[in-house]
Amino acid sequence: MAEIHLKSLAHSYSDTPAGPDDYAIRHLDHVWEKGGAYALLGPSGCGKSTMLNIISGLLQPSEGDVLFDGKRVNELSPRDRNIAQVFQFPVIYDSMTVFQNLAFPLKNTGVPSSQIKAKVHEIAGILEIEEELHKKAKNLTADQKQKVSMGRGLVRGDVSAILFDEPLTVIDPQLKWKLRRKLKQIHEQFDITMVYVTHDQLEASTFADKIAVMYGGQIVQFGTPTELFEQPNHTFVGYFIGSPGMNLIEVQRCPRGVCFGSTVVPMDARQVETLQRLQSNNLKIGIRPEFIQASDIAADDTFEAEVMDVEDLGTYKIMTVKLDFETLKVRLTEDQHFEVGSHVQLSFPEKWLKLYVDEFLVEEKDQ
Ligand SMILES: Nc1ncnc2c1ncn2[C@@H]1O[C@H](COP(=O)(O)OP(=O)(O)OP(=O)(O)O)[C@@H](O)[C@H]1O
Repeated sequence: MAEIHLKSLAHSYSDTPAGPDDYAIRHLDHVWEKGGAYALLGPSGCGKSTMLNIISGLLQPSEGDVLFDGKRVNELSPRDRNIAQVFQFPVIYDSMTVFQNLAFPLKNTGVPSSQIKAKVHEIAGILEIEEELHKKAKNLTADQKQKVSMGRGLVRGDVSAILFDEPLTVIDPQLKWKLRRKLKQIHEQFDITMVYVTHDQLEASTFADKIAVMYGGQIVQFGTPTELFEQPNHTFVGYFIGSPGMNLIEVQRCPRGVCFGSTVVPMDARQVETLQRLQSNNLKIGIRPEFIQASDIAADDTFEAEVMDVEDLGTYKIMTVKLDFETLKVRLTEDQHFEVGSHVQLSFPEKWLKLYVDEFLVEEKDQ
């Protein structure tokens, strides 16, 4: 198992990149620490597979270094990097039995056959495919084939890391949660560095201790699921994490804070000073639906909005309101009632109202 450091990494599939848009990975510095269970989360096309392939050695980065425990491995072949990679679709030998498939990576590295047998049975037991060990792989269901594919990644205890590239895509939804738990259990048992690529936030947060959110070829935040929820560093994290995502409103500078339409959102003196200092006009405020407070009672710090819709989701409700020309989502408890077409008073607690300049959070330390 190794610490994997991606240093000043960039990758373009074009031989003559003309600008940032030609890069699948844009100047990225990141460390995957030894033994961590990580998720790499992001939308389609943001560069997740490109990054995994650079780590495993299937792809040479256009710029930068890949370091395993401080040692540059750019020139090493995938085999010499000792990385196990599990892909979206099963990679197995159809003509071999399940046992032979699982034993293959161990045989290749000269492990004695008595140890191979024990290890194959251990992994088959965890993945619940012991009954299938004698079967030819071609006779398995799609789920079982992917389990074998994952098993091939998991049998070797000596790997630097295991990279999973959306491994549960072909798995039946009923089995997905079970396999995710199994991977977590395997991680706890064997303490291997694992990077799990997905575009599903639930999958990411059930598997990983820390999640790297990738957007436009960059890691825009690396943190625990709670950090990503409470303190999104980038508007994309706010929008992508949570259901529904963060409310984001384009705003302008105003003497006492920021404004949109005829609504003024006051900010404290330090924030106003920061706004003056940072020259960009790309300003947004963000607040999660969970943190907006709604009531019938107007106060100095409330904003009046019109209720457009209330959706009852069983244990909570999502209310859609119009504030000026902006549409916002507000999460309500089951016992809060607001009629569609009526007016509601909203307040934005200071702690949860975030300011973004050029899509990045203006943090306390910036102020
Ligand atoms: N072999 C290739 N040649 C040229 N462009 C590529 C190649 N592979 C990927 N790209 C481009 O690089 C960017 C990043 O792709 P990548 O597959 O790494 O994203 P991803 O986040 O893994 O997406 P997905 O979730 O859809 O697999 C995309 O714009 C994609 O079109």
